[in-house]
Amino acid sequence: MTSTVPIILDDLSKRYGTRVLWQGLSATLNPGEIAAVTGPSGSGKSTLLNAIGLLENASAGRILVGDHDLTRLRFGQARRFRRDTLGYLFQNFALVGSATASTNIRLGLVRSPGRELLTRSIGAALERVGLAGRERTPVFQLSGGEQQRVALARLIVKNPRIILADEPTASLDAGNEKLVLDVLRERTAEGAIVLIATHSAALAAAADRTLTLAPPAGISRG
Ligand SMILES: Nc1ncnc2c1ncn2[C@@H]1O[C@H](COP(=O)(O)OP(=O)(O)OP(=O)(O)O)[C@@H](O)[C@H]1O
Repeated sequence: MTSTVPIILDDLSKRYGTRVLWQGLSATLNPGEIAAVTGPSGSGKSTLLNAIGLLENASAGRILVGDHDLTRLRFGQARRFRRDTLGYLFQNFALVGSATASTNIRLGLVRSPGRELLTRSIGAALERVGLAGRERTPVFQLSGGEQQRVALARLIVKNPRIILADEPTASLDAGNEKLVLDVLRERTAEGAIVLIATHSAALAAAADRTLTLAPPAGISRG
């Protein structure tokens, strides 16, 4: 799915009680762009991804995507937006361990493109991530790095307009870190917007831009 609209963060803030994580965050993230979200541990990188990913509320400000302000979606709208537009690549993979690789990939889909086409695209995606022929393997039988690659294959098949990747390479070797970055690049070439929360200098350097969260409440942009 090609994205034509940016994500606009408009004067966004997050606080827990009296503690300000970030405030006055404004930025425009364009289709085709990878943005690295950086900052020290505890600066709120995951929280920012979760706010954009509708997993957590911002305290103030707006997150605009086309006609939607994500901070104001009702339950049903949020569910549809998550299903239709968002893709997640999190450190804990968010996979169902007892289900096969193929089932996990299918679970992320809005609608099936038809059984034959779906089987082919799952096969191609698994091949792209170096897991050719592993469709029927239960995820719990895969290593951590292999599970992360199943999550990557799921993103390829879903092809979401917005991808939120939280420390997507934290437990991977250099070869697989490159694979993740290459696949995310392929997604942006299709028009996706990718946000990566990371401590990896290599990942941040490979991004098109950087949002640096600098506590106690400052933000710098590169
Ligand atoms: N529900 C909550 N209530 C209160 N504080 C919270 C809650 N969730 C997260 N925090 C705090 O918000 C801060 C930011 O957490 P977050 O995970 O977003 O940081 P991060 O920059 O991603 O950190 P790291 O690099 O260590 O993963 C942390 O200090 C955390 O303890």
